[in-house]
Amino acid sequence: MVKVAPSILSADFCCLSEEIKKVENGGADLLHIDVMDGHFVPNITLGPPVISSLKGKTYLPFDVHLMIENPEKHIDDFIKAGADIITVHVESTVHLNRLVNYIKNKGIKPGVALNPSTPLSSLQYILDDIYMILIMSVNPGFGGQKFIPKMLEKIRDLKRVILQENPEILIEVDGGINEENAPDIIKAGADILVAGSAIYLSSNPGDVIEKLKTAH
Ligand SMILES: O=C(CO)[C@@H](O)[C@H](O)COP(=O)(O)O
Ligand SMILES: [Fe+2]
Repeated sequence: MVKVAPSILSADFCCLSEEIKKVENGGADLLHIDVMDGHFVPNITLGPPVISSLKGKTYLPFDVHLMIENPEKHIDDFIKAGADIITVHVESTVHLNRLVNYIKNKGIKPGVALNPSTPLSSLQYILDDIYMILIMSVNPGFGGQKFIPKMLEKIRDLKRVILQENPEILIEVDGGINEENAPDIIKAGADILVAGSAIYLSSNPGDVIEKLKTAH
């Protein structure tokens, strides 16, 4: 069954621990935490102090999505803050191999994210080192955007062609996911669905999580 990672970007920031409990009780598998620096993407969100303050407030693993320039400069802070998975964008660093292996050697699961227009070929020489690939299905920076339909083809190509030799790598899809498009995204090959606004702007987050998990 597909896993669901609610993004706290669309949660009410004034009461994050209650907001996290809502999705924990609603059956979430991971907690997706979007870190934005106002440079790599045109928005600023939160950093290591907020993440470490949430550790111990939930048993959900922290799936930290870094949308920051030069992530290598800050990686130790995110590790110390309690990240379980750290995903970095291929577009954000010129030393991806070094960074991914640094994360892995610290005992954290490394993920690699691709913006919508970044080709899958950029993953070719990093596949042996990673735990997860994050396919952005919106241009990163904001919650509540529309899913880019062409990304279905990208997920299918990733699953069928690129991951033939590394089927254990998880495919996470992030951006514009809801109950209506989840079946197609799952059919294309997603293992983890990230959803922010669909879950947090709903009056019943647990119901949406359940519908995403059982979509087919
Ligand atoms: O990384 C990002 C946006 O850059 C995402 O994780 C969004 O936070 C998902 O929000 P929705 O598109 O589901 O509202
Ligand atoms: Fe994200």
